[in-house]
Amino acid sequence: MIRFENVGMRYGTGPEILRDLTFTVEPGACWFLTGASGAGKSSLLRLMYLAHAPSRGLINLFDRDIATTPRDELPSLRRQIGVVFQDFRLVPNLTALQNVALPLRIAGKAESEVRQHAVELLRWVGLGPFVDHFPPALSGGQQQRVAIARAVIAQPKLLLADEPTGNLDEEMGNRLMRLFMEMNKLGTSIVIATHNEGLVRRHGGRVLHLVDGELADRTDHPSASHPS
Ligand SMILES: Nc1ncnc2c1ncn2[C@@H]1O[C@H](COP(=O)(O)OP(=O)(O)OP(=O)(O)O)[C@@H](O)[C@H]1O
Repeated sequence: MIRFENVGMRYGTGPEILRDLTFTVEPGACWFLTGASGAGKSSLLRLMYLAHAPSRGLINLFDRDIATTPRDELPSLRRQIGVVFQDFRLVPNLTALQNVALPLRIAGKAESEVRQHAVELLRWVGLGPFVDHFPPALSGGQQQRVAIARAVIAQPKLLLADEPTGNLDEEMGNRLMRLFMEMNKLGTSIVIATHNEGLVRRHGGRVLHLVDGELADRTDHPSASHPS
């Protein structure tokens, strides 16, 4: 699914903020990406969703070497990835419903199907009354749920989530983690960046731990005990 070999990354002409990253995320995997603030979690996700090129090393995504893939083929790879951004990145002049519907519209789904599916998903994340609200009129936690719904609606092959439960109360956080785990069972590979050690302990799985831009430790936690 994703293979990194000796990958480094820098912003502009600055120093490398990620160094010597070598790992493979297998299809169907569910990984947590942990590390202190500034360790490089968001930057590593940026490499994974092709928003930034590595300064060295090899990145292989969906069996394609990114360095040799023609630029005009990258958007189709990118469309197979759902991303929950730390800062949500909702389109401010589209309603919650229109934001969530975007990936299905881009995929060319029929309009009736798009609307029904988007409304169902927004209801499921507790935003039924807010479908026609614009993001600036939503709370941080509500915006985060819209962002999650948008990332999952097209059932991507790979879901990358940056602190996806950071603005949610525990009950809603658990509900959305259950959604991720259900998607994972249906075949979506997932990488979740988080500071939340409790979340990692509760859900188990593989941990990729970054310290100052380097891979420090990878642990297999005991099998998941999902919250009820
Ligand atoms: N756009 C940027 N330009 C220059 N340096 C950046 C940029 N974004 C991040 N950095 C630097 O890269 C390093 C890693 O940052 P990153 O945001 O990836 O860490 P993080 O682990 O996600 O942190 P947090 O948990 O606080 O979100 C930091 O030293 C940060 O200052």
